[in-house]
Amino acid sequence: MKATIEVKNLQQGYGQKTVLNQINLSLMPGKILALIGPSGSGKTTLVNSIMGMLRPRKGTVRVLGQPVPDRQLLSRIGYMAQTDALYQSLSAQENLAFFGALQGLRKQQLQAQINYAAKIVRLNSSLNQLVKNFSGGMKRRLSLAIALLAVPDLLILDEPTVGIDPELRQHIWLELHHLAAQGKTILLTTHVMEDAEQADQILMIRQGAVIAQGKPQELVKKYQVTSIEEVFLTAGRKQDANSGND
Ligand SMILES: Nc1ncnc2c1ncn2[C@@H]1O[C@H](COP(=O)(O)OP(=O)(O)OP(=O)(O)O)[C@@H](O)[C@H]1O
Repeated sequence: MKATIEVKNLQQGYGQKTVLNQINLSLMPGKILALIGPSGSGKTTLVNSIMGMLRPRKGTVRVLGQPVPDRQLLSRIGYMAQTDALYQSLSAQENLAFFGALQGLRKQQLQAQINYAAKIVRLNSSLNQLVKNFSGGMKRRLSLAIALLAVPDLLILDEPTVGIDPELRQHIWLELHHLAAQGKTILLTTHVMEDAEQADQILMIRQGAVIAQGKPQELVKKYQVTSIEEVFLTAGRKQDANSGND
């Protein structure tokens, strides 16, 4: 079986600045990867490289078997950005219909898919409200619903659980596991350690480099700690010691 995402020796940056170095990652179909790291560590840059929005400076990125950038791949990827790109003066229903049409959903499927996605994020009773009257968390949920609309082969979610209460988060995780069981591949970025613990695989980046990578239980065992948060802290201290930082 071919990996859905295959990143080899990726280096990425902006202008003179190198943001990511020597990133290697392989994610198989039906698996969920959590990408964690402090603010500014390069998570969004890695996501944008996988989406093909940034051309690799060095190394290669392949998604669904194709080297990126590749515009045609975009129709097979459901993407939820960190900042909500929603039409404020339209209702949730109208936003979903607009983005669903953009994703190529046909009229007959569109309403069924809108109902499916709205139900997952529990917005089905708010579909007719204008987005400008939504709370921050409701906007996040609507963005997630848009990413889920076309049930793509690959879902890329940049901080999907920000502003989402614990009960709904559990509900969303159930659906993500359900989608993975159907063979969909999911990559998400998060600052929430409980989210990372739910993933099949974790990639920890700090200062643009991978500091730890593997299954949550294996990482906890390897670092002889009791939580993913402690793995992160221990791996970060090791990185500092190796680079001569305090
Ligand atoms: N378009 C850009 N031009 C120049 N520098 C950028 C650009 N985008 C990001 N950076 C820089 O690259 C580094 C990594 O940013 P990135 O957004 O990938 O981090 P992140 O881990 O996603 O952070 P956060 O958790 O805060 O979203 C930061 O130092 C940031 O300032």
